[in-house]
Amino acid sequence: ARFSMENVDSSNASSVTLDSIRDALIRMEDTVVFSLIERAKFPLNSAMYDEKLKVPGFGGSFLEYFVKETEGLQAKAGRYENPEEHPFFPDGLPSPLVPSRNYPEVLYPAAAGININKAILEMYVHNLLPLFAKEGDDGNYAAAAASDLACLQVLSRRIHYGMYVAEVKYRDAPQDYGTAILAEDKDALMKLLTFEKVEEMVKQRVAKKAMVFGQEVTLGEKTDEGKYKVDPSVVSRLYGEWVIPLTKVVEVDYLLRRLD
Ligand SMILES: C=C(O[C@@H]1C=C(C(=O)O)C=C[C@H]1O)C(=O)O
Repeated sequence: ARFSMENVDSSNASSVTLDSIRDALIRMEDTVVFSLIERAKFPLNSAMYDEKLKVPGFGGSFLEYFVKETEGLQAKAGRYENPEEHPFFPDGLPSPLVPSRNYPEVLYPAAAGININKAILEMYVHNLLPLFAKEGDDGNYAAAAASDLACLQVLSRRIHYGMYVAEVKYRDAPQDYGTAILAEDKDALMKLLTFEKVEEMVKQRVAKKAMVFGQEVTLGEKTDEGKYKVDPSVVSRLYGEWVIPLTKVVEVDYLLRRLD
């Protein structure tokens, strides 16, 4: 069954399984690929990420300003009440103005506070964007920043899902994990939680999604065979070099605190 924590009520939190978590990760791949396709409409617009385009009174880049301010609004609307969501600028975030729903408590509270968005933002701006955004500057900064934010939010959600992955893996084999956790043995934990076959399938599937979602759809003769809006090999590399390794970092960090 397709799984999102949003569809599970708290009495049901133990029905979360590795399969349902994997289904949720597979569905998120669609969002990752679509959001990259949307960002690829704009050129790199490098001024958004460095000192060139400063917002008066704000210390960081234009993108950081855009992300922080948008997160303020979304926090008021309750976005970060959802344990699957993690802000890039958690300091000084406003409180929600609307009542919170009851989210199921799936994660172990002492381990649930992980936030590696700083590393995700770094990776996105410095490693990923230059791989798929074409050179140039069209000055369309607000729209480009909005699509950056869409990419960042889904990548963050996907990577922090590692906590749910780790929780179900721990529940499935508490003895094996327990020994490694108590010994604080990161290598052993990494080995226990790694499924190379699954990782290989993920990388191949996201490349295929980039081909299917990013092809030119025409009614007549196909002219652009083999031309995609985002290079499928870049999407596969994004997963292989950053998304999967960072998800596993989250898994290990979570497990290390799982018995606190
Ligand atoms: C997420 C999982 O854990 C690990 C990380 C993976 C990923 O980030 O896609 C895939 C396989 C595992 O090595 C999983 O087992 O599904």
